[in-house]
Amino acid sequence: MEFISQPLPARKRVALVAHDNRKGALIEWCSRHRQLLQRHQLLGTGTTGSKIEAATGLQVEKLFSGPMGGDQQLGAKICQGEIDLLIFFWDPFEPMPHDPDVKALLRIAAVWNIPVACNSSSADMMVQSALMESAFEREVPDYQGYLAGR
Ligand SMILES: O=C(CO)COP(=O)(O)O
Repeated sequence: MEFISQPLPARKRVALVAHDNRKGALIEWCSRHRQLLQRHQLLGTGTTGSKIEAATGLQVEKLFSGPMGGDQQLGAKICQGEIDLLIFFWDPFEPMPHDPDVKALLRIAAVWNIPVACNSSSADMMVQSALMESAFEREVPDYQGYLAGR
């Protein structure tokens, strides 16, 4: 696979997702970083997005709920270059009925070189990076080159 550089703007598109047992932790994290998050564009799966909005007043574009396809919608947006960061507090203690979708989302984030945080400490480090609020070049697969070679 060949790679090309993709410019990212200073204002990031941040996907927020949490499984039910982790929603409280993500809401607490969003409350702590409310000022920073309001300078970026937020989107999330349905229930997570609604609960973050209700608890923090932040505006979140809400996709479908995870078990109903929300993880897959996020994966499609990553492929289309519409998400810059993924903050996904997944539950390490409970199996999910939509485990294949969760795995697919994490895989596609790896394919497209999206920074992923799975808990509050990784999310703290991610948003406190100097790259969070500056323009950034990310290496992504050269999809046109890939197609041309097939
Ligand atoms: O299940 C999810 C992610 O896999 C999250 O979905 P909800 O935000 O709708 O609970």
